[in-house]
Amino acid sequence: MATLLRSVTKGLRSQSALSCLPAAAWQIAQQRFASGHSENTNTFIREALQELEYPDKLQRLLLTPQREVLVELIITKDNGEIETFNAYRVQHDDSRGPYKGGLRYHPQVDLDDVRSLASLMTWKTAVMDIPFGGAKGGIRVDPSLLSERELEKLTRKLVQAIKDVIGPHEDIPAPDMNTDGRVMSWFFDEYSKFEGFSPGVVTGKPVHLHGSHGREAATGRGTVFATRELLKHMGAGSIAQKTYVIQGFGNVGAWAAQLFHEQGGRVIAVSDAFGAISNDKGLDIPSLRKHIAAGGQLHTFTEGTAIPKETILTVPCDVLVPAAIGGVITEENAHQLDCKFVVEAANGPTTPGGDLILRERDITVLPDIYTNGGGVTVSFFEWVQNLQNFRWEEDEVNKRLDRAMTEAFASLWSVHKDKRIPLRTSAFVVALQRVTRAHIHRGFD
Ligand SMILES: NC(=O)C1=CN([C@@H]2O[C@H](COP(=O)(O)OP(=O)(O)OC[C@H]3O[C@@H](n4cnc5c(N)ncnc54)[C@H](OP(=O)(O)O)[C@@H]3O)[C@@H](O)[C@H]2O)C=CC1
Ligand SMILES: O=C(O)CCC(=O)C(=O)O
Repeated sequence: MATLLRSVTKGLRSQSALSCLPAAAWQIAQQRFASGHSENTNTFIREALQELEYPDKLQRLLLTPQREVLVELIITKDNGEIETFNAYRVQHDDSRGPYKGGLRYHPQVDLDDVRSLASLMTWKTAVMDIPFGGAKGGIRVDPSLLSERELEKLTRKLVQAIKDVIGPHEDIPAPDMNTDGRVMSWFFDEYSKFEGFSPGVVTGKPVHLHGSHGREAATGRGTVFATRELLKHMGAGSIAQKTYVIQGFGNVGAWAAQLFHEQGGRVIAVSDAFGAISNDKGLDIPSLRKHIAAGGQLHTFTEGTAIPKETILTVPCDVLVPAAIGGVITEENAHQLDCKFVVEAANGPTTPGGDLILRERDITVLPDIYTNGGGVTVSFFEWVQNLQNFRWEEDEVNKRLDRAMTEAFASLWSVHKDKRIPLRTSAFVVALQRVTRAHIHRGFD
């Protein structure tokens, strides 16, 4: 262990300005045909590990999840039939604090997907410097095929199945795709039946039920703060001077669109799972949100032109914001992107092959583990408020979020400048150093 420690410490101190791009590019090229989300995530991590020169045993420790839970959930549907669903909770690393990460309800959820997302959470909480580790959970289900009552039953069954490995000081879930404050309320209620009143077991709850002001908008708001910092540091102007294209118009995409719009940015195209809409003059985002809230479909909004949803990533713009599913920017389509910046509000939207092409094309990518870190940051604020039984004003939450996004950007920008490596690798370097330091200081025995 002494040898391991010595070489790790050496790696931590190593600040040489390595111009590793050719080697890194080669390694990524080697991985081009790697399949699976977790292998994609690990490819990015390995590139940063190469910078840090960590020994193999430590690399394995950092890459491997600490616990993977697979459960089968059985519910009786409204029609009396029984149906089973696979659910997962992967706890990747808790060296810096309790495991933390969202719950996704989606038909494509599988163990490998959740494993990848759990790992991203470890690096995200470290980049944001909040005292949590990383986890993720999900149920393989198309929630649009279930009634509200069935969804509630499914959520309660999930809590019953995983209650022994979660808790306010163990593992704290939160919303992700197709889960929201309503799902978090059921989760909190079911857990409290077993363990007593426990609002801190889950974040992203409604404000009236121990949630935090600002959490619902936090990931989108954080994305806008992140974009502001990127543009400022690149000497590329302000939010107001730019055009935006956003894939995904759910919690994250719609809030990001709203806030870009409020700050004078021109959101010229958006999409969801069913369609896309564009308007070169800029979409009226508040009207679009009203149209959807009233039951309208995104692509039937009359103040824009419906376009094929497959074309959303190639619409010419300054800033492209993927805010939906993972693995959408690939080596097949990265050549066709027509933007200057990709701001990754979604988790894992770019594959290593796609990323390499964007680098070659000089398109700057602001990585997911920083860009969408506003959500978990305000989840941390919610958890703190729950532990203190206290409520902060929204203004205070937003100011603290702004500070967290600004400080996190500064830390990854400084590594980017020192080492002359891409922002994604810089973010992983910052995160790996913080997680490794925690492991070393806690000890391995
Ligand atoms: N919620 C949060 O706080 C955080 C979320 N994220 C990440 O942000 C991303 C979006 O999450 P969130 O907004 O919460 O999820 P939501 O479920 O609220 O919204 C997802 C959006 O993506 C759209 N979508 C789904 N599939 C596709 C597709 N194949 N092509 C285009 N659009 C599609 C959905 O369309 P439709 O409505 O038609 O189904 C919806 O508009 C995810 O990657 C998530 O992991 C990251 C950090 C925190
Ligand atoms: O708010 C949280 O705890 C986690 C949100 C999440 O799942 C994510 O950041 O990907």
